[in-house]
Amino acid sequence: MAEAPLFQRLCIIGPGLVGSSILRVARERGDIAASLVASARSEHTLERVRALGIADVVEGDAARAVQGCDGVILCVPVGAYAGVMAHIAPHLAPGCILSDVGSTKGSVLRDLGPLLPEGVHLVPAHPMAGTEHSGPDAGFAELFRGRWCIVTPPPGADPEAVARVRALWERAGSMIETMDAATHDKVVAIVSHLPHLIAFTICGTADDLAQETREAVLRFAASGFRDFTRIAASDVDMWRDIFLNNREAVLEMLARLTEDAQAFGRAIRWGEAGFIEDRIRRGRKIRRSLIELKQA
Ligand SMILES: NC(=O)c1ccc[n+]([C@@H]2O[C@H](COP(=O)([O-])OP(=O)(O)OC[C@H]3O[C@@H](n4cnc5c(N)ncnc54)[C@H](O)[C@@H]3O)[C@@H](O)[C@H]2O)c1
Ligand SMILES: O=C(O)C(=O)C[C@]1(C(=O)O)C=C[C@@H](O)C=C1
Repeated sequence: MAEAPLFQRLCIIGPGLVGSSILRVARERGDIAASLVASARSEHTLERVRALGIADVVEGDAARAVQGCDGVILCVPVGAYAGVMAHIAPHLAPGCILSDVGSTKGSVLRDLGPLLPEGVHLVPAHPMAGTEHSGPDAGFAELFRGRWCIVTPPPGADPEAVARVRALWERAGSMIETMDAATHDKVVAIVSHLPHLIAFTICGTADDLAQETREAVLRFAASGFRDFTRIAASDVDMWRDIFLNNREAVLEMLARLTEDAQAFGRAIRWGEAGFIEDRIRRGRKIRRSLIELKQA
């Protein structure tokens, strides 16, 4: 027998790639929410959500959308949180669980915490799943299957609210890890934010070179460079907001990477083959361990 829905009325604010994927999996399973509300700013997004048939209620005004909901998930770029929260806070029902999917977590406590009404439970989360595409048409119900979701409850968070958010992600197919916001921000700085910074940068560097030499350099990009370009094709607003809202951790990881890259350059200059081999071996080892982890 199917389990009872975790939420009676769940509102997704910002039904883009991630938000529409939550709506899809909730729609498909039926045990995440009895009723689904989607709220978006643009008429185009509202139209697409209606056409896709992934929400019971589609509402332009986020303040109206959250009324009567026992669950609300912010799925907008992290730089938009403070503005959206100021708009919806007075309309959140007592007992409601407010969660999100943002890629930075210290900023969520900073931007939502002070505006949180009495009796509303804040339980931030971050599904470690995505693609370079965005918007409601890019979502799919299987996005979270077999992927980690990091839950970052603030100190003193209501255990029942935390359990419901965890259950939502479990039902979406994810594996759950709980950590504090500061640890989360450091971890994702190295495994997600820095790789994107490198991808955006290498594309710019190659493009500059092509312009300087007036050569079609990129024509010769085989799979190595192409692998970088997939993530470099990601959304501008989302990534601007991530870098600006995880400034400290990204700068710390970038400083470490810069030191390590300089050491690599020095080894090349002085012909230190052993150092170079060691670096390559470490890369191969990490790749192998990730593949084994995936197969386990
Ligand atoms: N794309 C990924 O790989 C990924 C993975 C995990 C988490 N996230 C996080 O999830 C969130 C959403 O990302 P996405 O990839 O679904 O983005 P998306 O661009 O597909 O969707 C974002 C939605 O937010 C709306 N929006 C944008 N600015 C807004 C504003 N100022 N006010 C109100 N609504 C606004 C957009 O119209 C859209 O509906 C972000 O916080 C992102 O950091 C993204
Ligand atoms: O696969 C991709 O395209 C992603 O960039 C997904 C990715 C990641 O870096 O792993 C991007 C940002 C999110 O916060 C989580 C997941």
